[in-house]
Amino acid sequence: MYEKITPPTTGAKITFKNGEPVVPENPIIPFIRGDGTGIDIWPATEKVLDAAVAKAYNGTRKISWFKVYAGDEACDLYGTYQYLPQDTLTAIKEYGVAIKGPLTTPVGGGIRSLNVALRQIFDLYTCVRPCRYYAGTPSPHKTPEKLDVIVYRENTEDIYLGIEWKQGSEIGNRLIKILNEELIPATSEHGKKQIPLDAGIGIKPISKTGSQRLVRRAIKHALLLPKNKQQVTLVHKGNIMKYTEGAFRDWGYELATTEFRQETVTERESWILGNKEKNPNISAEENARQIDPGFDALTPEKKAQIVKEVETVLNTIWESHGNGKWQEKIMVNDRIADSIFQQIQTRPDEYSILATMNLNGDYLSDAAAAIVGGLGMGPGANIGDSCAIFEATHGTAPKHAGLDKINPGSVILSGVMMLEYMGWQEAADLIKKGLGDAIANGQVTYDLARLIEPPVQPLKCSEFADAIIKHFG
Ligand SMILES: NC(=O)C1=CN([C@@H]2O[C@H](COP(=O)(O)OP(=O)(O)OC[C@H]3O[C@@H](n4cnc5c(N)ncnc54)[C@H](OP(=O)(O)O)[C@@H]3O)[C@@H](O)[C@H]2O)C=CC1
Ligand SMILES: O=C(O)CCC(=O)C(=O)O
Ligand SMILES: [Mg+2]
Repeated sequence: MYEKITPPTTGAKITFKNGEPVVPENPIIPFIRGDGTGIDIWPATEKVLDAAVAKAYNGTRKISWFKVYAGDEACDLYGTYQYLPQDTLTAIKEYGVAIKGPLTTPVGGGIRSLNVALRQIFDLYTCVRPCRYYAGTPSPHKTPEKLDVIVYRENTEDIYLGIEWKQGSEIGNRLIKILNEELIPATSEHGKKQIPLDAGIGIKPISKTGSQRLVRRAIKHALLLPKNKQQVTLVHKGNIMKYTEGAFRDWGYELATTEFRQETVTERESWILGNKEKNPNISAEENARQIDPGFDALTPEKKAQIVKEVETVLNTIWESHGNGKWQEKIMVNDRIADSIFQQIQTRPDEYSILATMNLNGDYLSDAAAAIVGGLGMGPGANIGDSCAIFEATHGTAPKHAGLDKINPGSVILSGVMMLEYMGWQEAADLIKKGLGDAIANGQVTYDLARLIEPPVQPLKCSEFADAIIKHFG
């Protein structure tokens, strides 16, 4: 079955039932060490995960690690350009849950991202990136503890499905000609727009199916959160790109108000219901005026549309959501992408789950990680319906590779997410405690040490792992 790797002789497979993992006491879990700083981070991570599982379950549970190869290590073993060998894909498919270090992607030419390839091959359509603060972590932000968000990033479409044609290429030129001469003038909505003849061309597809399955997972996650965090914010740039970014928002609302009608309320619905609660005799038109500040300047058609929206909300959900019942529901709202970047800094405590398309979520997850201490503290998970691969938000940080210096926190916390996904909460909690206490005691790697006042002596990557284990208690 495998060309160059051998699965552990002990252990059993994780299987999936209705999209959820069924985990034996001794699961076999494939891991990819990763390029660059993966060489430092992975041993530290494995040590912490093993120690936590051993302590939490007194030896009754144990992970059997299965080393599989990708990136530079794979080329060393399998030959030139064998960045993602079939063995690795077979193992991940077979065992269902895997964890990985970062893998290099060259900019410009060369291979396309192995990280993205893995997400697409296994249809890991949800990228979950929680950003929460651990007490004592130095941060460039004044109140980092107020940020506790989970970026739910669509993981297979948008720029990950992006198809590009190089500037000056034959097909690129043909495409520009067809667009300029046929497709753009075919309707009035694009006006006199013309694509410059020396442009590269990229297409970013956003589908209804892809958007809704992501938002579905985000809402299901919100249902599990404490009441005050039951909120899903749809992040988009729909003011500019109506049929991709704007459609993501619309499909998100559509899903929330159909599949999860009893569990959700949209922000606009909450305003309409709230206005009626404050003033039971309010007319539909006055209600519309209050939810839309520019109402009086709108065209009659647009005004009628908003009045209709008010009437529909009151006719359909007053019974189930009115008289304050909406306050018990998951709030679904939306924010324009540039605005959410300032909102998570100025009003971080007003947000919980941020559901995004691919590119917006890429930026947002790095930015949110920076607020709570940097990329060394940014874990993540790529989740599909029959497979999950856990990995940090950051990349290979090549300048720090092999120095036993980098912060392994993000991959360790990705391991925590994996344990939680497996239902091994006790082991996950031990690591969170150990990591939190190590940081609170100023036992940190260089990235956090340089932000602490007065400065502390940084720990090595491996020493930080040991400190976490010591603080299990
Ligand atoms: N999922 C994946 O495998 C990903 C892979 N990549 C790939 O990684 C490569 C390098 O990308 P690059 O743009 O340099 O981004 P990186 O995320 O690798 O690193 C950028 C900077 O972030 C900080 N950083 C990253 N990881 C850590 C950590 N564990 N602890 C502390 N600080 C950290 C370092 O800052 P400082 O030096 O200031 O301390 C580092 O120089 C590229 O090939 C890229 O494509 C990128 C993202 C994700
Ligand atoms: O695969 C890559 O090189 C980049 C991926 C990335 O930036 C991410 O997953 O956040
Ligand atoms: Mg990224």
